Amino acid sequence: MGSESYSKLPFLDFSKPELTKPGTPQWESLKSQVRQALEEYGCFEASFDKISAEIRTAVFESLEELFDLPLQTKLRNASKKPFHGYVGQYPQVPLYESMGIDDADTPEKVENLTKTLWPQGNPRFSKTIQSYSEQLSEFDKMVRKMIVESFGLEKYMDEHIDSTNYLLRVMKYKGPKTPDTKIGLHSHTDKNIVTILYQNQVEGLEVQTKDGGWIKFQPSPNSFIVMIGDSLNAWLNGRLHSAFHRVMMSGNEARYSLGLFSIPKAGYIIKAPEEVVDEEHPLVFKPFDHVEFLKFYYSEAGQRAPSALHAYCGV
Ligand SMILES: O=C(O)CCC(=O)C(=O)O
Ligand SMILES: [Fe+2]
Repeated sequence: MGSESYSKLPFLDFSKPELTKPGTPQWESLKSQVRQALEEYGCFEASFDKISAEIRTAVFESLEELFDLPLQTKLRNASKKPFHGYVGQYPQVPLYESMGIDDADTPEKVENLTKTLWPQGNPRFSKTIQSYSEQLSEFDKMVRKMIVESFGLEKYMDEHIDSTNYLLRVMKYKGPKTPDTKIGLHSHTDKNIVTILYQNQVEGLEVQTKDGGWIKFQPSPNSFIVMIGDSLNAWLNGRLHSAFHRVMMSGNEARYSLGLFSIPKAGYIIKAPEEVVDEEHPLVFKPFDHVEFLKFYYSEAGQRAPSALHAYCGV
């Protein structure tokens, strides 16, 4: 297949007021569109209007302020977990920098990080990041409720939602300032449950289709990308699709993006419920602990494998 495709990702409208009530015809219709999009593309573009324009604008001002801090200050946000602290200055991805904020929906946690970066305080930063994360986590739960319902797994709903934490990772990709396109972030699948991406007006995100083409995402201020990760796909016995995606940069302008990642808690064993395993759908993945899976993913063997998940726990 060619390396480029001009098709678009499925677009789903979550800004209808009826959607606050599960069970309405609108809910049911959107639920089946979510299922279809995730089976075919592993992601979709969503319009979601519960985050005010003020917060959305403030988020990008906060990101600029954060990445403009001296490197020594950014490095103070260290984490033992890969990609949970400050990441940057990697020769393989020289345009890329990111900062992880664990439990970004919890005020005290965000406040702690803020104090690490700005000892004198920065209430606007804390408030913006925490409100954004909390409001978007409601959207994550809504989408996951639809997915769980669509597989008839309602009895696992509370366990499923309670088994995850939220990591907000904020990213900056410098413009390469060259005539040709440069890599921003290498192609990968996400390893978590659900990722919700949001970004400024600078293009760069590309999603691979099942036939190998790349869809270039054209951002708009009201649009979020909802994408599933390998752990959710494993829990659903491989019944959805987790998409490879990458960031390709061109031009002079910096791209700022945010990903809200729902991540399985340490020690929680991801095991496909019996309802999604049958003769037509034999078990694809053995039960696993997400933290152990990540250790494998970041090992040499994990980095080499075309699918780290299959290599780690494929049946
Ligand atoms: O910057 C983006 O839009 C994508 C980031 C991404 O794929 C990731 O952090 O896993
Ligand atoms: Fe990703």
